[in-house]
Amino acid sequence: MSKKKKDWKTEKERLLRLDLEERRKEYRRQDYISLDNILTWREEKRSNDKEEGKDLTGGGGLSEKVSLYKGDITVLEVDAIVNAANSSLLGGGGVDGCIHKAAGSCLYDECHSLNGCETGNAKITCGYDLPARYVIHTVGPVARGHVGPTETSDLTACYENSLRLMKEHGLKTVAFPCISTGIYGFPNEPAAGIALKTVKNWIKENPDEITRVIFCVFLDNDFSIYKKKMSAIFEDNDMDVAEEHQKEDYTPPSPKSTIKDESEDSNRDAGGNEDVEMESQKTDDNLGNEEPDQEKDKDEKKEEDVDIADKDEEKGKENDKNKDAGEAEEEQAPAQTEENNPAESTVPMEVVATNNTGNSNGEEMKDPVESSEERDSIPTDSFQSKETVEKKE
Ligand SMILES: NC(=O)c1ccc[n+]([C@H]2O[C@H](COP(=O)([O-])OP(=O)(O)OC[C@H]3O[C@@H](n4cnc5c(N)ncnc54)[C@H](O)[C@@H]3O)[C@@H](O)[C@H]2O)c1
Repeated sequence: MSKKKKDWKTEKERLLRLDLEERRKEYRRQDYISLDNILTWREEKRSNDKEEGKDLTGGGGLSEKVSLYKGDITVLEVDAIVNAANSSLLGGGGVDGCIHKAAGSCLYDECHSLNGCETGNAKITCGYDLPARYVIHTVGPVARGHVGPTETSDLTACYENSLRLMKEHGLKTVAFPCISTGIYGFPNEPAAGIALKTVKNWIKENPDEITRVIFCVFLDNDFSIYKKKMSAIFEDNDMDVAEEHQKEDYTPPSPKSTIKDESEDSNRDAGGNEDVEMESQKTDDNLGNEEPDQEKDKDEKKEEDVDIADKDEEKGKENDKNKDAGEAEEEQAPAQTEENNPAESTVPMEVVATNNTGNSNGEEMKDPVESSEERDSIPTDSFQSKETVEKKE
């Protein structure tokens, strides 16, 4: 006999009234990581400096308000985790699929009531079975390896709008995944620069509104990118020192700048960089060397997006049907095993997509990206993950 389906509004009201101890009994997973077990960037630096015999400099400032964490965002016990969602807000693959799976079916039901979300914008729901009290859903740009002014401003808006919601709801601790760098194909390096600079500027303008921002990376590549950039951007006494470092942080325009245009300026992104295609992010469509014909490309890209959106729409309709059918079995969700424990494995897109994606309220919300093989590899060693936590304890 399947458990009675919970009404999301009642569940949300009940959960948000509970104190921490009572809420902890409701987490779907008991291997959560509490904030006091996640080092700040400053503590991280100080422990490294001590090891290297360096004297500890400065203090305070922004490096005490940020952390770098490598692992599964769904185990972090913070006020809110940010979900890299699609415009339907009805789940899918990647971190979106993991969050929906870990939060339970009430998350899908509340998202269904939100009528989707535009690129760059953000909406907030309860966290339900997650250790995070809330989930902030934001929709990143579909970059496909190309970073132009639109992609840059849309991704910046994801971080700004998520932080705006934190402030509006009086929330103090938040974890961000690497938005848009998975299936949406935003190059990892510039995405990290946008994330770090946007968060840093926001904290400087709202120093009392936030206690901790955790950059939650999942891949080794992102971990090394963030570590390098954070050393430049979040230094001790970093309120002033890092200004000149910020310039170091900018990714110089790639020699393979894709835009050959008389109005050079129109191709510069918000940070004054030219449109660049990042070498490290060549995708199967082999973005990179050839000098694309901009007009032809734009039309082709439009057609391609329409096709992909149609396919996703089909999938949406199909998934809505499956969703009802799948509900019963969702209630008897299998115990955490290798294949469905997001921390241990990649949840195959198709599996998650049939349970959670769909369109909202009959409007066809189109996700311009066709679901594809999950690209993410699961982190082998965890930085600031369970092992570190146990050591600390
Ligand atoms: N419609 C679908 O069937 C479908 C298919 C694939 C992916 N998606 C998802 O991908 C789209 C968004 O693309 P995106 O590049 O912004 O997101 P993404 O593809 O989830 O990748 C964002 C980042 O999150 C990382 N990540 C994956 N799992 C976790 C985890 N448990 N904890 C922390 N980080 C994690 C991943 O490695 C990457 O660095 C949305 O459509 C979303 O639903 C949907």
